[in-house]
Amino acid sequence: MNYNLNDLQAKAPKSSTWSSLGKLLQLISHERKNLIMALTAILVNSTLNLFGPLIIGHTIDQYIFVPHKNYHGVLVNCAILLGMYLVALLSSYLQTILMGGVGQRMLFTLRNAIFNKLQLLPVGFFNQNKAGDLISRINNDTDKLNQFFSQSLMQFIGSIATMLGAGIFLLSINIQLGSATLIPAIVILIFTALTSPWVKRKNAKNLKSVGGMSGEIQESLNNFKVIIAFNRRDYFRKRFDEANQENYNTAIGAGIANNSYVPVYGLFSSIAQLIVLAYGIYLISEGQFAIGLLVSYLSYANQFYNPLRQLAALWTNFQTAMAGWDRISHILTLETDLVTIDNVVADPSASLLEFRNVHFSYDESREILHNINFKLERGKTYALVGPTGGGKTTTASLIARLYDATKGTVLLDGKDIRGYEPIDRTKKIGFILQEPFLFTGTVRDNILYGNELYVNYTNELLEKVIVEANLGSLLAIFESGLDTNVLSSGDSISLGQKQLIAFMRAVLRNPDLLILDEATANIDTITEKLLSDILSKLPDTTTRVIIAHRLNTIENADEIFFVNSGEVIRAGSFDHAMDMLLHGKRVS
Ligand SMILES: Nc1ncnc2c1ncn2[C@@H]1O[C@H](COP(=O)(O)OP(=O)(O)OP(=O)(O)O)[C@@H](O)[C@H]1O
Repeated sequence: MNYNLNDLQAKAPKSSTWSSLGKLLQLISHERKNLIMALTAILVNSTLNLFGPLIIGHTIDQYIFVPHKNYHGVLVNCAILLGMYLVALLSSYLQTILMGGVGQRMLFTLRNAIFNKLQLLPVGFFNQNKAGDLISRINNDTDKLNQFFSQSLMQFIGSIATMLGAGIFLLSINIQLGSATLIPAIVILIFTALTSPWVKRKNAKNLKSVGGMSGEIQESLNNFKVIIAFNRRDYFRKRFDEANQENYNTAIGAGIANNSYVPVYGLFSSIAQLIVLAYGIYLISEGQFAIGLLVSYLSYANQFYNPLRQLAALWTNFQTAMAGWDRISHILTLETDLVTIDNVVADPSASLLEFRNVHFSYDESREILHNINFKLERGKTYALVGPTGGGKTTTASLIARLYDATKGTVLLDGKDIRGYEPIDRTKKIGFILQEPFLFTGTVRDNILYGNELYVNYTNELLEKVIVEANLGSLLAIFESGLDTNVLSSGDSISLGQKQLIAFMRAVLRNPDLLILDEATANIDTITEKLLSDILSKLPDTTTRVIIAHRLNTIENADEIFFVNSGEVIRAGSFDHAMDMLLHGKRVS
């Protein structure tokens, strides 16, 4: 299945900005109360600001340009204006606080939602996407949405309300002058509608390049030892330079697109002012307009065009947020193809695990396993041998259902493995990977990962359990026992020690089937002997699948499978397996 986010995004049908916004607003629908309060506050602010020019014009015409000037009236109106501006300020402040909270809560919820979704996605998804790009989506893209909600959304609505109000005042005071003043706004609207898709595209490209750059940084940080050892700093520097250059180019492109609104909006709002002045002065000279009214009129023209200019910046934030939302929603809408299927009947007489006509490919380009059939019985030890790249890890990954067969069926306990809930399946199967995953914490934390049974045990009790499981000799290798510190990078302990922790983690879960993929590759001969003893003391019903290049580790296997060129063949005796390995021969 295609999980490549950049590819999926490129192939997805273009969704309209408004339908994206609708889906986004659903995310904060539970914030209705805060949104209504913030909306009321911003509308109060806009309304109060709208009445200001009317009072000023009225003051000039009624109290100043009259034969008997009324200074008392001027003072009263000034006091009213001051009161109105103070209330407007308070409502604007209230709106900022409310929306700041909404934005932060949305950021929190979205990041949790994306992270939870990532936990549900299959291994294939992580194979196809760079960790750095995913981090950029979780951190950077969500923050673009937060910025839009906390800083822009209400300003956006407030600006539109102010514009509408100012437009109504302009038209109702003088319909001809009003219509002439609003003509430049129509040009601006047409310009915005035509350029919006281009601006959104430029911003999407820029966000993608930020993701690409994060991917490069993550890759070189992960591999810094190899980079230093091979003195390949120039190589990675060049790759980073290219990603950085791409980011620079797209940022410039997005900047040009985003800033294209500001001068256009500025030009047309200045043209509108000129129209008001010229036409207004003409009307005054004709005796059809008063000076105070022209002052109010100019103010309303300002109140109409200033928010429009602000809208240019807000529109840019909106486009960037929508581009970020597109990138985020692609993760949120992804569904794992490893679903649990219902009504699966089990065959009680079946073996512990069976492959029936299994085919598998990671992607459409090449089939890796061809029509595989084998059975694993309870309590037996199996070995998978074969040349590098032959398909051993892939076979083991299908046993553990890290992937689903492209064709055919894998049966666990006689039941299609897809019929098990993940929690039930993982209880039955323990998998020690080639590169064990450890996280920062202690040996105890790492051993108990995914094992609820002993979470509340004290260290003494847990040690007792470990000794009873014959793992005491392994724990003794760690100087501070269960309290030994582990760093996620694994640098505080050796690779072999990492494998021992992974071994204890898997054995302590007491699985029905234990898979060891090159689990002893980095372990000395004495410790390897220890592991072999532990394996032989596992319960009689435990089935073991051992993948190993070192043949001495599989000498005691009950059955050996030779895995090569996408085929899994019963090798018969140990000598036959040796023969096949050395000569690439197959024995039927
Ligand atoms: N994530 C992946 N995406 C695409 N192809 C893959 C992936 N993992 C493995 N392959 C391909 O599948 C084939 C089998 O690989 P696999 O890791 O199963 O071999 P292996 O026998 O375990 O090798 P090794 O002994 O080196 O561990 C190889 O050709 C490999 O290139």
